[in-house]
Amino acid sequence: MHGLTTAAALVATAGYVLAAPSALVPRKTFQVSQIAKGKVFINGPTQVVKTHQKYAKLGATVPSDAAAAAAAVQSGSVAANPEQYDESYLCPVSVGGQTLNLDFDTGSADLWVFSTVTPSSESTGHARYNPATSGTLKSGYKWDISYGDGSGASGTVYADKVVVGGVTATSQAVEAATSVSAQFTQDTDNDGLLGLAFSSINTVTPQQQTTFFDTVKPTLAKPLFAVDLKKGTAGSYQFGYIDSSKYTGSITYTSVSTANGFWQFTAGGYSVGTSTTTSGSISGASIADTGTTLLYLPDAVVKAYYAKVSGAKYDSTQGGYTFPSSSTLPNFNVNIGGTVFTVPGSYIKFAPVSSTTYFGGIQSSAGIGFNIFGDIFLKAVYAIFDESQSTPRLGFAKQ
Ligand SMILES: O=C(c1ccc(-c2ccco2)nc1O)N(Cc1ccccn1)C1CC1
Repeated sequence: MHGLTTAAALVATAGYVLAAPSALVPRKTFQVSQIAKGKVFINGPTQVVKTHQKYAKLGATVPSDAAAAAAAVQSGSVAANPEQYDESYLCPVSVGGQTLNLDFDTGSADLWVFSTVTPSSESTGHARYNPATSGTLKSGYKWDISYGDGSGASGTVYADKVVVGGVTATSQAVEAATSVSAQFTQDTDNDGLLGLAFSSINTVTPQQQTTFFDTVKPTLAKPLFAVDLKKGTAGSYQFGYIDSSKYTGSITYTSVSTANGFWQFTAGGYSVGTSTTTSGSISGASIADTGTTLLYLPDAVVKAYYAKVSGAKYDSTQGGYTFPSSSTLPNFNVNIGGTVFTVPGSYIKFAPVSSTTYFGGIQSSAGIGFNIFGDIFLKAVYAIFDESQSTPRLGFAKQ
């Protein structure tokens, strides 16, 4: 974890003593340097390569290990393609050289895929990972996950190469499904999930495995990823860098609790409509979850929102708030970290459930245990999942 608890970080650098203008006597030195808590860490390999390049005129050659290590400083971007109604977003990932479209999920921590070990009755229409090509079985390892919507999957575990937007994990735990629930079988756009929550909730036994992000984090230019989801068109995820062209204004950061394994934060005041002076406040813990479609908020907030939509009602047969197809929905404004972010009403007019009725993008979090800032919110912002500080933090900016 980049959030080292000690202020000191052992920085191993290849020190060079300039014995004579044309000779460099390479020898490894180790130094322990105190880094003030909360400072961003330097990248050793990059410093070494810069030193060599500086002395190149003296005949210095970059030693292969430093060059290799420097080359390991990686970053990249991958498209996030929406399903119909932005139900979820799928990203192309190379798993053992095979391209699968995966649902990147900051609400879970397992990378699992449809595979040749998934019964064909459950995997027809899906791209399937074949571990025989380049996978190494982790003998005796199993996984089993169940999601909040009642879906789930389970299976066995391999180690294989996984590439996301050019960022490479040479040996990533790839969880091959031997069983998947009907919801996954039916969604043939989805070939599996890539979890981006904290590895503390990874379900693999007997040894928990790291997420793709945790696996590549030490090699990333910056230990962070950023999320740019969009309404009705392709967005993207960046690993290792923030793309300043994807947001306007400044990024507002807010602290994260990792206690439950989620990117959990505290939201503040909210308002409905065009007034950005917030009225009530959003009680309880909230999580940023790219794997959840909607925005789940406390009952009181949801009631206050739909009170402004004529004809809106809680429809128990649909399992949530619905309103007439002719409705124009008000904006939803929420204060996070001191900045008010606006979700346009058009984003909350989520999807038709009949010719006359729409299902709302804001629903109640009652019974879940926390509020979920899912895709309805995330497509209104540029979100930074940042582990560059002493503790993880979330950043939000307007897009
Ligand atoms: O679906 C999940 C979810 C993700 C991962 C895990 C899990 C179990 C074991 C490891 O991870 N369990 C979940 O339930 N939602 C969203 C959600 C939606 C509705 C109700 C409850 N939740 C988690 C992120 C909050």
